[in-house]
Amino acid sequence: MPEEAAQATAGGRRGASGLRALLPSWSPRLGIGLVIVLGIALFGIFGPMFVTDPNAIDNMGMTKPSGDHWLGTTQTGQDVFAQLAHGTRGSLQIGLLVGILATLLSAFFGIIGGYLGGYVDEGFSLFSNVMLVIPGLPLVIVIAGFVPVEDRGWWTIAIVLAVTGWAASARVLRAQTLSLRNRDYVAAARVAGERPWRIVSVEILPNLLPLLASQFVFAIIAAILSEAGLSFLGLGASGSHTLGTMLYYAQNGWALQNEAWWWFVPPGLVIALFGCGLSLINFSIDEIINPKLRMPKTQKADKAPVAPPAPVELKEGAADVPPATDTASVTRRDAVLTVRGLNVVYQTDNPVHAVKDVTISLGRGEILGLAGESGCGKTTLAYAINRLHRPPAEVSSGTVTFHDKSGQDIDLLALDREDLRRFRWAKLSMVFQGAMNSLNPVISIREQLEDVLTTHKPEMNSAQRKARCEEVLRLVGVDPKRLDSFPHELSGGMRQRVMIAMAMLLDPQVMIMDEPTTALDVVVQRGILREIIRLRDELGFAVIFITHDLPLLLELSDRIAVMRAGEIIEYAPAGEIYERPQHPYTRQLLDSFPSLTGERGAFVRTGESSARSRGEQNEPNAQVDEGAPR
Ligand SMILES: Nc1ncnc2c1ncn2[C@@H]1O[C@H](COP(=O)(O)OP(=O)(O)OP(=O)(O)O)[C@@H](O)[C@H]1O
Repeated sequence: MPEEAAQATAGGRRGASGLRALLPSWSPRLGIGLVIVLGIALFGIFGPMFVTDPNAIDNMGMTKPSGDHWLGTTQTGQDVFAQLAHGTRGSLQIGLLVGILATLLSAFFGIIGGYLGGYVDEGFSLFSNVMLVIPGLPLVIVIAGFVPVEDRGWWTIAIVLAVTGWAASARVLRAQTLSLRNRDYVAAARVAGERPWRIVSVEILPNLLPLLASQFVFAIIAAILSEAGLSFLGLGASGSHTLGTMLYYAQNGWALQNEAWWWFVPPGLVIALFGCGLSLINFSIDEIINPKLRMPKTQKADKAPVAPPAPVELKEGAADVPPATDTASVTRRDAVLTVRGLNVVYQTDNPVHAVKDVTISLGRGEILGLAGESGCGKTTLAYAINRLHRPPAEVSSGTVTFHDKSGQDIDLLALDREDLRRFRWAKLSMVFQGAMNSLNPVISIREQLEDVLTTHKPEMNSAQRKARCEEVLRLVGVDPKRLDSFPHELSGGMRQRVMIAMAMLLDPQVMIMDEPTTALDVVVQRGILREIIRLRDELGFAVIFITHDLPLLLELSDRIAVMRAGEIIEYAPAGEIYERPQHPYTRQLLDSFPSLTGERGAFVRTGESSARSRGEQNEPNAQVDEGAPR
């Protein structure tokens, strides 16, 4: 995954510890891969020094393995073990040379082209594409066949394989370079006047090293296999010993028909084992490119979960306050969602107990604010409610029940995959953190919205879909004419509104909004928040609104749950939290927002909090965001 490769290793200038991050972490897979590859490599390097002449004729031939000939002899009486040692060396030479040449060629055409752009990129790209569409094996056969037999040494074969094998890697590297060249640190280096070669070698290349290493390994595997294929067809290196030529002679000598397994099995096995070893190493390199692939090393149940990082120090009296309970909410008869005793643990080397025994309930049409410092577990809780958490996150206990308006209770943690797919978005939708970047940049807003309808409501025809998309855009204050726009043609605020519109498309009963306005300026943020309250009032869905901005929640929410180190420590109506915060941490959170008048909370948007619960009138559509129809 190239984009993640860059993110995983991003940061142009690296120290020794940065370079260490480019090395694969130790795993049994890597260990087994290294043992196999090193074993075969040592056999190839040193084996020929200790064996007899592979061409020497020793006996009448086709003798079975014995003390004199560990792997028997060929039809013409040559020692198979000696041939295997020399053949392994020959194949390794070819694999290594092809690996180096193909990687250099792909790096040159991919990285240089991608970085320079313009005509150079177009030319290089065209050339790579042409090389890519020419069918590889026939071209190799033609080129190899064209070279006279006496000139067809192992290095000729290697060059032929390298020339025909670099193009696909070049395309991957080009795409990755195009992405990297727009990163801030590359732009900064450019502005600082660094020369292109330096930017490429210092800023871009280190980020591509894991990818290059992976391509190098893959090129070696492919080369050894292709050489074997060419040799098998009689187009391999002449006068050289490779595993491929061994197979060729075994086939010509009727080894299979004569049941001389010792002739063809060993070279085949070495090829298979070497490919297997390199693939195992490649897996470990993939883990550097994409850290998400790393397997948690400790899945052991006996290892006790560890708490999240220590939260902010509390002032005196913190210990006196009992944890918040949920008695008021669980007895509500109009609940739409009930979470009871939910625990979520990230099963990593040092397990993180990110959500601890959380019990909350969400009333129909209610806006529940979830507040807390960064890292306290808000997002993990939201994901677990919607079953969007992925390993290493695990729900270790607890229940999440959705009370459908039809009267049915749905146990979300028990839904099977298909039911979950149908449930999500239709009944409970989500606006993700950084949602405005969640839109696909190459697909129009219309297609992205219609996709949701096509998936969940296949019975709708295109006119109905269009009408619904226009309707939701209008609801969130974006001109329906924008349907044919692409995301880059919209402002951040408009994109955020589009995401909210998308979450509303199927009329869900609950929307979870994870910091949906954090990246926006306060004016746009304010406009969107007003829209959310207005829409909630009009349409009656419930909202779990997640943010670390407690004053904002006071303004928006009916009730607020304050989270700290994975626990809900206070859970009360917004007004109560504002007037009479019980927990010292909540008081500390409120106090941490500066006052403009000397009174705590004056900075808070007083008078507008929890419009619904206080029965105040909202200013309909008073927002001034650029997304509003004028
Ligand atoms: N993939 C993961 N592996 C291990 N620990 C994780 C992983 N993702 C999150 N955590 C840990 O879980 C805890 C809760 O993280 P979470 O993202 O839920 O916090 P948050 O309150 O949403 O923070 P923010 O407001 O900054 O988004 C943190 O201690 C975090 O380090």
